[in-house]
Amino acid sequence: MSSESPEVERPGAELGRILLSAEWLPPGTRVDRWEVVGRLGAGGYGTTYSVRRAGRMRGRLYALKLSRRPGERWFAREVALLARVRHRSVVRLVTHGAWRLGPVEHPYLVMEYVDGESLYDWALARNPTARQVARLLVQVLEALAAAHREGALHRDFKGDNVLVAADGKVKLLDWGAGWYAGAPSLTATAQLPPGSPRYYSPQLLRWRALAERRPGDMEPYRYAISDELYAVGVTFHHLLTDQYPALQWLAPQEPLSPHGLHPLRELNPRLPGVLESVVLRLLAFLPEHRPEGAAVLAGEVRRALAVADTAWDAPLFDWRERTSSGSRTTFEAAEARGPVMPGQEVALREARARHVEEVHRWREARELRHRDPEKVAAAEARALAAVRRRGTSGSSHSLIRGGLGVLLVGTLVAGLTLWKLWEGPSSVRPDSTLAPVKTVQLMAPSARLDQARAPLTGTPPLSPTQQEKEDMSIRAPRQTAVVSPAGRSQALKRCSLVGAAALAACAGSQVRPDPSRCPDGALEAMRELNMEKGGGADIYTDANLPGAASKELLVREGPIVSMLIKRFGKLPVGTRLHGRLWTGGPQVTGRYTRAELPDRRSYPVCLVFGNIDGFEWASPHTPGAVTHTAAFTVVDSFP
Ligand SMILES: Nc1ncnc2c1ncn2[C@@H]1O[C@H](COP(=O)(O)OP(=O)(O)OP(=O)(O)O)[C@@H](O)[C@H]1O
Repeated sequence: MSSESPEVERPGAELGRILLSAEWLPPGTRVDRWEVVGRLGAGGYGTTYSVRRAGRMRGRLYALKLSRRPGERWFAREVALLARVRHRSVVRLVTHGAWRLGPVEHPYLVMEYVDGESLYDWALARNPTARQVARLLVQVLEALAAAHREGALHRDFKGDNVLVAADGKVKLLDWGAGWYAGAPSLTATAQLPPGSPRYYSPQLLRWRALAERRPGDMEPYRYAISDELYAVGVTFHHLLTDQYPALQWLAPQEPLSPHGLHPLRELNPRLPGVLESVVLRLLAFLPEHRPEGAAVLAGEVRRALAVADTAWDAPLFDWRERTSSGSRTTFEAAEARGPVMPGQEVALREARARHVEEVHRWREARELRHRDPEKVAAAEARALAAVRRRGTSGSSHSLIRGGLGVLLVGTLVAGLTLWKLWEGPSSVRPDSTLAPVKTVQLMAPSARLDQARAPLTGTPPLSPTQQEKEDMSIRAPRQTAVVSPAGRSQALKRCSLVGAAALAACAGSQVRPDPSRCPDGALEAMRELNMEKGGGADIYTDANLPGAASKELLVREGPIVSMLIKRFGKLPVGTRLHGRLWTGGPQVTGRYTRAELPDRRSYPVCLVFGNIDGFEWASPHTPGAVTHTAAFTVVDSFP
């Protein structure tokens, strides 16, 4: 329990006095005219809560950051910068003040609440396309350009400090380490540069190494726009390749090469050349080789986006097959350890940092290069749960967790427990119309066309939407109804011909789902999109594995995302079809219930994979074998 957790009286509480800590305020606590809804998390110098204006149970959410200590200079710096840098991609400052908790005055600031996830979480929870990432890059660069125009620097740019909202808009947070002309110094010596070493430019790394060797001798580092742009390069290198770039300690050996890094396209061949060159320029070893400024580069990326072809709409990563978790790289062997010669400490530290860096890169290459659908689904579920928790029950989880720390103090245990009882179930709990819940609902295709036509504001989930689940749910097998005896015996014969794994698939898989009617909303949407019954077009069976019609692909039962490779009606090339496959019969049966255009608009549809009868196995002895390129057919009811 913190020493600055005085006893305060909870307004209106009749159960006596409870102890509060600025780091764990329970829901319902009033901080001036703000009422705590939940705890969002804690950082280096404060704790952030979701709050509402007191007395407005259904009011809008805000984020309130409460300083741990009074007179925190980083805190004042954040307020000053947020007041200076007003931009749509910079989190908006609403107000600031100081709140008295016992004898201590805690500074606080209130910002707009961003219903989103960090840039890295956003990327991990989906398999983004180059276009999506480039759009985020433009927004981030424009936010930084706005700061630079005001003579300000963020100085701690990284994916964790960028929130991506459900509508794809980004907000740059955490300006506490920032700088502006005339700002008072943050630390007594101002020696250590701010930010995280992984994002340090080569110049900053070098400065730090020298400063450690000659403490007190060095002028403070003059962090510049070029350092900020380097940090953007590190962040986007990671987003586009799933790996951080190597720390650049030494100038590149090739005199003409501006950096000593691997071409990004060796790490991810799906990356468009233009984006690769943008990131490599951001990561140039010498500051003068980096782009001139954030605004100029934002314009450049915008122009590239305007003429980008469909390669920019393919997911950036493969879906990974499960591999043995037992494999290890030799890089995971021992770290550099042992006695150190006097004077060699810094060198050893650098060697270790390099080594750790290398290990990280190998681990990431091995684990993340190919996305694992299970991990991605788990990350998405976590993200959704976190978003829900923020507004609703999570606050009480946080409270419980916080309470655990405070349990040591018996008074609080009793106080909180009694308070909970007193509070009753309907107290400050937020209403069910909270934005996070809305986000989830928005992802579901709507039944009416006017809704169906409206752009969806969230990146569509990788898992099927509720309606898709309902449309696709596998009901009790009805083989006799849909497979003729001849067909069934043929299927059984096939099953008996193949190996053990396939036999298991034959035994366990659903042949095909029940017939079901196409929802009115989908029929109407398809009319609007000029998609006539019986019509169809070519698709990549698996949007993540484009390939020729002659090449075989083994599909499994479950969700599938295919991609249009020819325009059809008003659906452009690159439209993604979300659906499900069944592989248990003599043919693969597939149903698509949602079409997602490259511009992220989404429509309910009723399409089948192949034709009405499904898609015959491409190879007679391989259940689930189809071709990389196939086709779909428009239906008005699923057969
Ligand atoms: N305006 C906001 N809207 C929604 N969530 C926010 C907002 N500001 C911060 N958060 C979230 O609150 C949590 C805590 O943020 P905070 O800035 O206090 O610490 P941090 O960013 O985790 O750490 P540090 O500040 O040391 O880098 C983070 O998960 C952050 O994403």
